[in-house]
Amino acid sequence: MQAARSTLRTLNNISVLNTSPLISWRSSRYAHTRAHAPPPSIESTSRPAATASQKQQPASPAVEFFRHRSAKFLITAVNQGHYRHLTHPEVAFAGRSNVGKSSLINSVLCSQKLVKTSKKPGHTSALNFFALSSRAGPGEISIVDMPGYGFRSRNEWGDFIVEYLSKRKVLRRVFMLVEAKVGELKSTDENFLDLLEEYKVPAQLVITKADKLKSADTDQISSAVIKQATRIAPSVLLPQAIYCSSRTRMGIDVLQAEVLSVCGLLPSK
Ligand SMILES: Nc1nc2c(ncn2[C@@H]2O[C@H](COP(=O)(O)OP(=O)(O)OP(=O)(O)O)[C@@H](O)[C@H]2O)c(=O)[nH]1
Ligand SMILES: [Mg+2]
Repeated sequence: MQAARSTLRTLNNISVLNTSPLISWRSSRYAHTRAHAPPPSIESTSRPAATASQKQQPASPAVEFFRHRSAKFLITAVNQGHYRHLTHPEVAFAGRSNVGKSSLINSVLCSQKLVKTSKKPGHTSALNFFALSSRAGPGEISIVDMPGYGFRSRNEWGDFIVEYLSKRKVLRRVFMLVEAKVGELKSTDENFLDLLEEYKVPAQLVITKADKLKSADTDQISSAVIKQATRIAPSVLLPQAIYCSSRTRMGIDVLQAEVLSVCGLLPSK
């Protein structure tokens, strides 16, 4: 725990880019992840379908699921006591400040303004919990917007983030966001991956703001980032990244399906 805290405290201070060599994915390592974590879903498509054709196709079961649920803000938390009573399956969104976490959660929840976003990095400063629920029956999940690390992060955030990652039994997966244009992990990302690996928190990379990228570049960036991340968190990281844009909704349906799948709620086709 002490080591993890000091790892987290260094998140702000390192700016060297990583140039890690390729390490291949070994799915068998998932056997060592948290007992509460379900087997990984590795069927998600990392590449989104073309926007025009998406418009013509009927909505997927996951998209329909989110459309017919209501999303609401639950709590802002800075320690376990604040969220201990929330026991539904949970996913969290993490990443550097300004990478687009809050915007992405709005997109997933089909809500324009539920989660506050900002052009200024460091806007989200605590763990914010949101719920997706249905009046018609079961199917509630929690979604957590984590404070960004990197620019303008504060040291004291470390303890409660480590507490959250190390002890949160209902946490099914952390979606770790990396900005498409950046195209590689920063040292702050690597330090965060260290924590995920240390506490065996299942994780998946999400490449955000993909609207800023030429589609020809996406495969290259995805595999480079996955290789880099897998070297650091080989036992917890899924082998596929998801490309998303909150602006165009590219890949949001894929992400919604992943969220439902990992929470055990994917409607049968
Ligand atoms: N082009 C583009 N811009 C985006 C996208 N998603 C978010 N942004 C912009 O990026 C900025 C930061 O978005 P946020 O969602 O607040 O980012 P965050 O990661 O929650 O930031 P912190 O809470 O400060 O850590 C805002 O100006 C958004 O409008 C996207 O998909 N495409
Ligand atoms: Mg935010």
